Amino acid sequence: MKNLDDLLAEGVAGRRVLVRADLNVPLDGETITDDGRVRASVPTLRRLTEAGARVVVTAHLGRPKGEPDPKFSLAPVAARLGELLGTEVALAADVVGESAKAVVGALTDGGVALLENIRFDPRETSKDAAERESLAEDLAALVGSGGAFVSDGFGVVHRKQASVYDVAKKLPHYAGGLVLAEVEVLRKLTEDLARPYVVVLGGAKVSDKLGVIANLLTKVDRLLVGGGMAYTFLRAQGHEVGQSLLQEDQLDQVRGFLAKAEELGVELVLPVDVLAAKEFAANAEHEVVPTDAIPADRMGLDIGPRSRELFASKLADAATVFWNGPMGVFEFEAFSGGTRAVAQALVDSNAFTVVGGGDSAAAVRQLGLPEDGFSHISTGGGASLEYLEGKELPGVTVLKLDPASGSSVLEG
Ligand SMILES: Nc1ncnc2c1ncn2[C@@H]1O[C@H](COP(=O)(O)OP(=O)(O)O)[C@@H](O)[C@H]1O
Ligand SMILES: O=C(OP(=O)(O)O)[C@H](O)COP(=O)(O)O
Repeated sequence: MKNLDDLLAEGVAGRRVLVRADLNVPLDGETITDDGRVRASVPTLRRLTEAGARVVVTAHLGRPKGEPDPKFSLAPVAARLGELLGTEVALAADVVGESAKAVVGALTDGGVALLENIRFDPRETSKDAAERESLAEDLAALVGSGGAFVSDGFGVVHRKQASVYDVAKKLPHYAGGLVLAEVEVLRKLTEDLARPYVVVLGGAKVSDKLGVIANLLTKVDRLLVGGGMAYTFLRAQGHEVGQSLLQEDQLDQVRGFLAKAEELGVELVLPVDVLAAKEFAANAEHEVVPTDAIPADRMGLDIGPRSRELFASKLADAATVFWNGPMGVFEFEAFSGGTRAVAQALVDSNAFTVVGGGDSAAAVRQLGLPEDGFSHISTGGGASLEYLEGKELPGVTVLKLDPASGSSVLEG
């Protein structure tokens, strides 16, 4: 697999280089509330611009429905990226259309352009390989002959999407510095692992991330489940969860996890109390209730005080910890205590600690915890989890393909 150093050694001055970055940052309106992913993308971009490349960045923001939607515009990101790079970043008004062609055509050596949210094009996330490939071809055409592709969006390498996976088959491809660095740290969690190994899961991408648990159970000593993820487990145990986040169609799967954990001797720890709120709002009226008494008209928006103590005690003797997903709706001060407690427990522990995920990393910073209190803060949540469960990451695997050998090796 070739990397950024190889590309720089070949020489990039005057060449157009397409970079897939993960710039999926949390926004409050048009204000970026945590720019961690933008900052993480800067070193690779700066190395390319300093070497005289004409850099075309492609990225997604949120999950728009395959059509332009101003709510998901990358405009705030273009502005922030420009500030960090100290140069103007021109934002194309479309993905691969006339505006993109014009903006890319106007690039001079060392310049940077950002294409509008790649998920505005329905081909990006299509299940149909031919559709994805047609977008990949359009992306490749933007950089033209002599162009190259640098994969640096670690947070999205678990997605088999056009700008992550298919485009690598259309251009000479290289792993960026961020992808390499992230994989290197996570490799430590799969080799030479110090035990007890504790994984903490939370967050809101429940259906996505439930899938990783079956494999994780064979690797961990203890699994702590909080956040929006917990309610499907609590329901599977027979508790009522009111209006809380619930993945009804995955209850059977979760019952299977409960049984498998017991069979494997993995300690599965769930919240024993939650903050039950009347509505999803910063100032929502709420109370602490045990998890076997969540009122029908309430939703659990954070783990409760007894759960915080329980989780902290289950982290205290860990030698290795991986944490993805906030324990509650930390964006609302009233529901940030559970996330703060888990983050603090990691800071206090002597374990090798890795936090992964856009929102989890943002939470650590927003709640004022010291970044150097963790061994590593990863830009990828789902990507890290899939790597840790032993799955291949399509956006990394495809980089191992020699462009000259054709695409058939990786079909399917
Ligand atoms: N109990 C809950 N109900 C609803 N949303 C929740 C709950 N707990 C956490 N969340 C939300 O989960 C989101 C983060 O989830 P996710 O994207 O899976 O994490 P990450 O980005 O770290 O991988 C946050 O915006 C947070 O508000
Ligand atoms: O935020 C992301 O993942 P994460 O929340 O698992 O860290 C990535 O940008 C991937 O986004 P996606 O889960 O909408 O494909």
